[in-house]
Amino acid sequence: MILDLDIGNTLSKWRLKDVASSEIRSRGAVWTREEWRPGADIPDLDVVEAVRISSVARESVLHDTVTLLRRQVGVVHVARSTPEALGVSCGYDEPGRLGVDRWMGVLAGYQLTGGCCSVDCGSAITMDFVLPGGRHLGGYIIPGLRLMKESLKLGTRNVAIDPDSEADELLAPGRNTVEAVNHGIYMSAVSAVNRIYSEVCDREGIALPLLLTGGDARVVSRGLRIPHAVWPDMVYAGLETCYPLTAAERAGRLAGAPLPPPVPPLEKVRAGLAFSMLL
Ligand SMILES: Nc1ncnc2c1ncn2[C@@H]1O[C@H](COP(=O)(O)OP(=O)(O)O)[C@@H](O)[C@H]1O
Ligand SMILES: CC(C)(COP(=O)(O)O)[C@@H](O)C(=O)NCCC(=O)O
Ligand SMILES: [K+]
Repeated sequence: MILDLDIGNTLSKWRLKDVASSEIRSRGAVWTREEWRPGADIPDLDVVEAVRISSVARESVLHDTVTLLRRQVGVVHVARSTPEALGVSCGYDEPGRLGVDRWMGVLAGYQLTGGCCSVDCGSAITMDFVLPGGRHLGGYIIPGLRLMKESLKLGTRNVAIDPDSEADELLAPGRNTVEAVNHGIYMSAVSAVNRIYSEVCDREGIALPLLLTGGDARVVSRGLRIPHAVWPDMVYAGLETCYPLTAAERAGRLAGAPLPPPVPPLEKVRAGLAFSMLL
């Protein structure tokens, strides 16, 4: 089995993948915002022959995790953001400082589409752009839905946005504090994704396929009118492209990859942008 780890600021996600069949056998998540207990709720390491890790936690957390894993598993790959990988050149002045979860998303997205906008709706909402030809432009970081809500300190932090809510309801004016806060931050996240996507496509003169991942991807997806695809395993897919271990991975087949989403005509993106500027 391969153990893939995606250690974020809120949740540490794991999945077990069968080396022979390339199937995902199990998966889970550990709440790691307040503290990280190495090994907590992580599956039996006896069956694991290789580990691949994407981590944006503190370096000491990663160090403890890797030390623990190396005692029991022969192969431990820790992904890093680099100036260049798999035909993509990193847009950051200091590539090592780009969150490695973002870099994994960019590499997976590029592999799938040959140029895209990748959005990760987690603790933060990050947006990254990579053009056909492999130039990563850099990106944007805004607080995620939960963080935005917590920052308001209106006593609404424990009332989560129902991930199954309909976008129409979430976009309507709220009629009490919880609704006003939830609908407000939802609107700001969806508008930001819309606007940033349109601005960058306009600037670069190309409409790009839009890909979403992260804990809030599904609910943000419902509010977006731009065609896009949700890819829950996008960060894991970056690990697969960097460290291919199964036959399917070596052949370039990424687990759970969606069909590349249709791309809107650039003129339509520009018209939407012009319209929002008129208001
Ligand atoms: N069951 C859940 N538990 C915790 N957070 C969830 C859950 N479902 C959706 N979320 C949302 O997903 C976010 C975490 O997404 P995730 O992509 O795992 O973040 P990160 O990579 O930053 O840890 C939370 O901030 C919350 O808004
Ligand atoms: C921006 C992030 C905090 C997002 O993390 P996440 O929401 O996935 O937990 C993470 O990618 C990170 O720590 N990045 C380093 C800073 C940067 O990318 O510029
Ligand atoms: K994120």
